[in-house]
Amino acid sequence: MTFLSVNVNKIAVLRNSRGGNEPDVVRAAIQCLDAGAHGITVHPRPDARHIRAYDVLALAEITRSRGVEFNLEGNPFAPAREGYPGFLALCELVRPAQATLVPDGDAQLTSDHGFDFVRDDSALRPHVDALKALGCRVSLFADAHTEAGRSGIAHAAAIGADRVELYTGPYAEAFAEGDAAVMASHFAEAARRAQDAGLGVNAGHDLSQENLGFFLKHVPGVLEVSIGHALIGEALYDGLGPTVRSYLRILTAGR
Ligand SMILES: CC(=O)[C@@H](O)[C@H](O)COP(=O)(O)O
Ligand SMILES: NCC(=O)COP(=O)(O)O
Repeated sequence: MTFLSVNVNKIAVLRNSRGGNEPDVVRAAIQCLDAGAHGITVHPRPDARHIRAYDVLALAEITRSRGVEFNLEGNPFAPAREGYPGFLALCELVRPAQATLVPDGDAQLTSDHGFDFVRDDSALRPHVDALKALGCRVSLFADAHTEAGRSGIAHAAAIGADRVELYTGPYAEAFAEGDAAVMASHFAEAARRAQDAGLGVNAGHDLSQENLGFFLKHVPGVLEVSIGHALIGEALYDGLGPTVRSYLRILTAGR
């Protein structure tokens, strides 16, 4: 079965809009785990727009005490600044089970592309080595919607990664336009190439209850999906526990 890691960034967006601690990121994570989620993902950004360093510490403790995966995402090249010690420093502090490297910047509204593994090889290697020395599984954010992304994906293995996370934004867009078949076949090809190179395959970005089943049906062997934006939005209507359980039903059906 594909594992579900719930991304709770958006709980922190709401909290930060007023200050204080409501809604409580840790309480939300606990509800997701109580409902059966396999892990928690956060993507602290250097501008601290949502998840802050103290959230990372608290979520690391909760996930460790529950024996579930903590997936920490971030840009390894972003320099430290006030309130953000840097991605590697955060990983040194909490040693997440999985570190997912994402090439994004402050100016981006959200993550919108993967690495170019051939071009970024020598820059990524020391970060991958350092994270593995900390005991983290390392996953690299990867494009599957472009020919260049698909043809370069196997190179993530040479860099030392354990997994790739397929950037599913373009798939979600194609699905919303009612035209997901060709895009899904691109993702299936990228997954196959990664798996043939010995990499595990994760997926994430803009996955939802609507588009997840089709994705899993067409892209075999996905080990984990990390889902935040849609799931937290859906939970406003249905509650966090029921929403997480709905996702788990989709993942079980796609087994
Ligand atoms: C890597 C990825 O796709 C997610 O982490 C996504 O970037 C969520 O981040 P935001 O919640 O900041 O949009
Ligand atoms: N890695 C993707 C993730 O954590 C969540 O992305 P989204 O569902 O918020 O788009």
